[in-house]
Amino acid sequence: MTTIVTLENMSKGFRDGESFHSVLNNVSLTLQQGQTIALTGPSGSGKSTLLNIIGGFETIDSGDMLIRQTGNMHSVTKWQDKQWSHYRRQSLGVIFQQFNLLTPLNVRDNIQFSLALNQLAWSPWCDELCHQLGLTPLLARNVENLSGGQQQRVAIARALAHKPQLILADEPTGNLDQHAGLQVMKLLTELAQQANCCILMVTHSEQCAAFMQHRWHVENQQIVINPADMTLQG
Ligand SMILES: Nc1ncnc2c1ncn2[C@@H]1O[C@H](COP(=O)(O)OP(=O)(O)OP(=O)(O)O)[C@@H](O)[C@H]1O
Repeated sequence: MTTIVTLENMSKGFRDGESFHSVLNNVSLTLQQGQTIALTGPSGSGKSTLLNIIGGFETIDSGDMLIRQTGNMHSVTKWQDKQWSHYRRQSLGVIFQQFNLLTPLNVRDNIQFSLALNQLAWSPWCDELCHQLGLTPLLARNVENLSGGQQQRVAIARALAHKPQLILADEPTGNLDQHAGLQVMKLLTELAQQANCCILMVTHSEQCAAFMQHRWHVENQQIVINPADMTLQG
């Protein structure tokens, strides 16, 4: 298996006025190509923080993070904005709670925009994505007029359109009904198999977690990998 991200003795906390609040302490882990992982843990334990770190949206306090780019692992410690945006554009698909859709644009243009950043054209995979996500009849609609669930599905299509090597998803089915949620989980798993991409997904749902091969649990500032008989908690 090919390693795409490594965290080595990574710690992260936040300043709160005079005090310092440690969130993740001395965490080491690897993400492998094609691996799908459900990330669980109590509220406030650091799940989104971990996703933000791996996506380069938060810096780490100590330790190191290495990311595979052009065939080699690179420490991100000296990365400038240029390297981060290249990594995010080319290798990363992000499905976060804030959809960050381009609001003056319609559904098709939102998806097209993410393809254009990688000089990619609309492909049969995009048609399949839109079909499976129920977006085909909505392609010409302005995204700001869509419901929360519809916007979430557009965000998912946009994140998957360029078949990224790593998908970071934070409760990707949070705004969807059960049918649409299962459809999204099937799509994510299909993509992981087809394109050998890795998925790290925060979820509180046992049903969604069951689609992933592995379970990681955040507790006491540590990541417990594949905990036996783990009970999902909110
Ligand atoms: N930018 C920030 N500034 C200060 N504190 C932060 C920041 N981001 C996160 N935190 C704190 O870090 C801790 C972990 O937050 P995080 O959002 O990662 O938890 P979570 O496990 O994703 O929680 P939830 O399941 O409720 O979404 C919380 O105590 C939170 O208040």
